[in-house]
Amino acid sequence: METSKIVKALATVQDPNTGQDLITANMVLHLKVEPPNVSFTLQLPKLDADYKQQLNFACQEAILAVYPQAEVHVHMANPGATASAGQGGGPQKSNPLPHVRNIIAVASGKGGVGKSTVAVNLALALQDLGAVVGLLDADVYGPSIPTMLGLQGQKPTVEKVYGKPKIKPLFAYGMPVMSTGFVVEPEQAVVLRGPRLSGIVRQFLEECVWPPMDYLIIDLPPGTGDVQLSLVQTVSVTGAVLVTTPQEVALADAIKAMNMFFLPDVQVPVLGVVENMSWFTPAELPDHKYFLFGKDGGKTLAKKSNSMLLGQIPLVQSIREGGDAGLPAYLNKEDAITREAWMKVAKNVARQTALRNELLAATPVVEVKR
Ligand SMILES: Nc1ncnc2c1ncn2[C@@H]1O[C@H](COP(=O)(O)OP(=O)(O)OP(=O)(O)O)[C@@H](O)[C@H]1O
Repeated sequence: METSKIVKALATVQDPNTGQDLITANMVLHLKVEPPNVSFTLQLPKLDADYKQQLNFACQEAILAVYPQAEVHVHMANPGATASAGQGGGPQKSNPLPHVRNIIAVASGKGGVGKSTVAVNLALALQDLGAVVGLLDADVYGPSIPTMLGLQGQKPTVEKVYGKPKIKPLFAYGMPVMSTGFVVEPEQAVVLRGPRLSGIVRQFLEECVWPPMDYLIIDLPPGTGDVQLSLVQTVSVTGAVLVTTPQEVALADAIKAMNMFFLPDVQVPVLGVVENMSWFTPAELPDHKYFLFGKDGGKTLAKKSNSMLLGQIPLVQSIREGGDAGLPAYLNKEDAITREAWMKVAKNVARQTALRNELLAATPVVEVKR
């Protein structure tokens, strides 16, 4: 029996959670080959009976296909039980994304304030900082992320992993992306009721093959509703980023959205506030600032949420054009001022996330009360 052949066999076994093979994912430890015995430890991010059984069976099958006489002993271990912070925390019974270190919800009080624009550009700037980032567009009523990333009209594929259908995210600019817009037509979203739509978001969290990631950025629908509730009932949300424009009216709605995260049984920490459309800068006068919508909305919201102003994004034509053209503003190398503003937001989000993970335990998943 050759150890290399056994390693090769195990490299054909796919982790149903991440889509990676067990060797690439570094899940096989202490491999011992003493013919006819083959034993090893499988390092698992979760210990659901179903998941353990699937992998055990797949490992046995792969090794027996090469050495039919082998006696295969698989020991299952769960180092995640001692991991700290992020959305990992303690042993969570059924965390569907144990391999995602931080889940960040981008929220706003009302539509049109630029929440999706912030989600997309924040994700790309975090990626530029060296993080592995994914994007989930849960804005069921106005999924704009497919257009912003040039993915409109494309559909994710479904593939069976150990007999169970799994959805494979699409990729844009190196990032895995899922959007309700890939599966629901805008006219359909309006007639489908909230619980149905939040079911789709839950499915995207539980049944997608998300790769291991540092951040999953989730673009929420505006306001408070079923999707927000379903999110905090499905995964441990590391923190929320609030988006507002400087106006009083936007601020009043943003405070309502903020309060939802602070509900006693929700308790998602607010990482900070992005103030969007802070001032207007005409393309031909890049040093000019016209405060069309007033001032200080972001600062006030940061104070009220006991967090920080993560950054201010100007209202510039290139951001809207980039969004419409599928080339997000952060990727526009000619617009240095805007790029810098997005990078500042990303650095602050990374810093606040690290600080939050240092200081607080993982956010508990909200229990579903029946
Ligand atoms: N700073 C900005 N400068 C110029 N245009 C912007 C800016 N931020 C957002 N926009 C544009 O405003 C429109 C609305 O933005 P976006 O879709 O991000 O808002 P939203 O809050 O996610 O809205 P909804 O929840 O309704 O989808 C888009 O056309 C976008 O390109």
